[in-house]
Amino acid sequence: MNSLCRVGRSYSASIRTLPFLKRSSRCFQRREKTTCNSIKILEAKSAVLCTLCSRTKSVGYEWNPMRACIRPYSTTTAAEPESASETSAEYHCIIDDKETPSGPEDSHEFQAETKMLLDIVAKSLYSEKEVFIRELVSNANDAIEKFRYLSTTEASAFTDVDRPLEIHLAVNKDAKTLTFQDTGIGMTREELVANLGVIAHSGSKAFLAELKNSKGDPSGIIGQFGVGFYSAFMVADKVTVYTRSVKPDSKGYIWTSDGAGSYSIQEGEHVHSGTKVVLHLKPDCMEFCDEDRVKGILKKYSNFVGSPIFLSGKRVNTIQPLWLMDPKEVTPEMHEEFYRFVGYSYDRPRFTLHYRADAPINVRCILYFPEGKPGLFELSRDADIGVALYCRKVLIKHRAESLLPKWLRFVKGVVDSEDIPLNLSRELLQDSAQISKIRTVLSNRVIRFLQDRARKEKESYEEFLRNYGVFFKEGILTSQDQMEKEELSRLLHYESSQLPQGEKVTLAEYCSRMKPGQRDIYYLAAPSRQLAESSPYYEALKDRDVEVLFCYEPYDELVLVQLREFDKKYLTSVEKQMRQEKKTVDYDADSSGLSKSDADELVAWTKKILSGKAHTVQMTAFLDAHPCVLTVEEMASARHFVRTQFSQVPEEDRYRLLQPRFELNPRHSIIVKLNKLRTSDPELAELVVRQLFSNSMVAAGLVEDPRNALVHMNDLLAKALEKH
Ligand SMILES: Nc1ncnc2c1ncn2[C@@H]1O[C@H](COP(=O)(O)OP(=O)(O)OP(=O)(O)O)[C@@H](O)[C@H]1O
Repeated sequence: MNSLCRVGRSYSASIRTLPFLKRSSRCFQRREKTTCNSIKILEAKSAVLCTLCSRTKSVGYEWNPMRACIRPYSTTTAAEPESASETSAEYHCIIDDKETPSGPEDSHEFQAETKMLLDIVAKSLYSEKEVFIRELVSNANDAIEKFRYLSTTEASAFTDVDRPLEIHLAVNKDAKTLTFQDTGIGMTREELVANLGVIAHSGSKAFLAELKNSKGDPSGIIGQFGVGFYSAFMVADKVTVYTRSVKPDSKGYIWTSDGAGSYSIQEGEHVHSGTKVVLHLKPDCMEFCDEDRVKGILKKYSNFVGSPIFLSGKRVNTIQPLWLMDPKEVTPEMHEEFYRFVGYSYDRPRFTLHYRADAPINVRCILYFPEGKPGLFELSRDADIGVALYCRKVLIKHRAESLLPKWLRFVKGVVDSEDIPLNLSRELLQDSAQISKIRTVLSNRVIRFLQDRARKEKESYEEFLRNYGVFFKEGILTSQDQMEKEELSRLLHYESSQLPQGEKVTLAEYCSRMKPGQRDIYYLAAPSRQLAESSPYYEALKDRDVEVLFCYEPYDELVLVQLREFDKKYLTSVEKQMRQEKKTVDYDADSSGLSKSDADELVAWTKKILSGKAHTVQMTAFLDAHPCVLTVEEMASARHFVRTQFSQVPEEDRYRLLQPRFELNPRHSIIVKLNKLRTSDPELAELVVRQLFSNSMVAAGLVEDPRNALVHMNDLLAKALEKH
């Protein structure tokens, strides 16, 4: 039943009886009279079902309020795609060439601004000439929508109300023409003069304004604007418009212009109500009388236009604008097909966000989160956003870069907003307040949606995160807004020292089990779980039994540094904690360790040996199994610096920049022996301390190439083995 009851943009599954129809009506399908009792209406607007015919379920019917009758309903039905393809197979064309001029021909001059626009449009090299098809189709669709609206709201009767509401295109290679014909509202003589002779329209005005800014050179900006009807002159050296208004007693008119400065209007016989625009193509624009080329352009820009579009008698726009449908009525199969269509993808959507909002801005959208891995190209920040911007089903921009933040470039889909002007230019797109509202609304919604998926589809989300987590990290690194960063960080998961390997925790979960009084979230960056657990830094905190997050990905720690806080708790690396916390060494506690005076002497000697490398040398009470450890201020940034820029820094400057603090464990056997060696075999002692320092630099992740740490290893071994 649902498939039979959709008209224009109003669609609902609920059907109810129309209470105010107390007249009898005629059913077109069965040619029978039907009464109000047998008519049901959708949303009390214009769509009705004739219960006589609905039994056949073959065609939809809509209520014609002007005539109190039912007519076949021909707009693509939302839940019945097969009916659209059935129609597409049938030949159906309303274009004929029966119009003949009658009466005198009036010549008119275009308004000065229009002349200027026409001149630019006609002479300029326009890289995207094809958009004229989008412009003329959307004019035709607007005319149909106007008619549909007026026929349901205005009491006055119109002519030809029973004809199907359609857009037809026809190519004619012999005549070198491309024709557009619609069954919309049409134009009276006055409207022809006012609408086609004068620029009063947003897109064209914005174009001229931008032209002034670009100091008269249109080449950079033409192509970024839809200049509406006038775009026809990019490809045509003569345009003829046949039009007849649906207002009662309207005459037919023929409007002709070569776009050079004037146009003529003449009355015409056999002009159908609605508008027909015939483009006499320029010699270098013959591609636009090639049916396949025109079909390709229609598919690209106008596939979702609400009115049926026919090209040379065959239906073209059979894909439905799913984003305007009720989410409950879109099946996973429909989503899959649509995802492949809009995303140029071969995988399937892992998650689908079908979202509609009216405030703070009108948005209808479907966003798909891919199941497959991101391609190399998508990983690059230069890749475009994968979402297209539509306005009332007409494509405005394929990859609308300002529509979503850059870190969401892997998302595929469609966003439609009635609040966006159809002719918004690319530059204006970036600066537009509406677009930035949409961006804010959508990015907040996406984050909430993914947080939901993390809770409700745990396994699938984990897999998704493995592939796409890098984009969220990029979002945190690039966002200027702490709130947004924190919301985004909720999407990330980390292993934890208190969970078995493989199990993950979120920052929110970590916070929920923090000990009373704990104000920091501790983390440790390491290449693997094993290295994290055996790290000297982790050892320093282990005694305190606090949970530590382990992060293994190269950018994890930078992300956490950039995040700074989460839920009013500081994000602190265990290295930083170790560097900041004070713990006095108790030299008397362990008799096998160094005495205070030995420790002081060893520190002084080590300082001398490592002069120019270690900025500070001291004893530490934090270590147990490790002989020494090295810290620098802001370890994460230092590591990033080493990774990305160290190769350009001369050796002698590196330690000056890092200012390492080298800490020795006075209870460790190597350190105790080193102290003895210092007097018994100073040469070997020097090699040992240098190696310990190199090892600590590697363990701290501060050596760009660990092979550098092996340089003196063989000297050390040779010296150590001398006596054996
Ligand atoms: N097929 C048509 N049927 C009826 N009226 C039309 C048709 N095409 C154009 N018009 C009239 O001509 C006017 C000018 O069209 P044009 O495409 O230049 O601008 P627009 O569509 O109004 O505005 P925009 O700048 O947003 O494109 C339209 O507003 C409409 O009134």
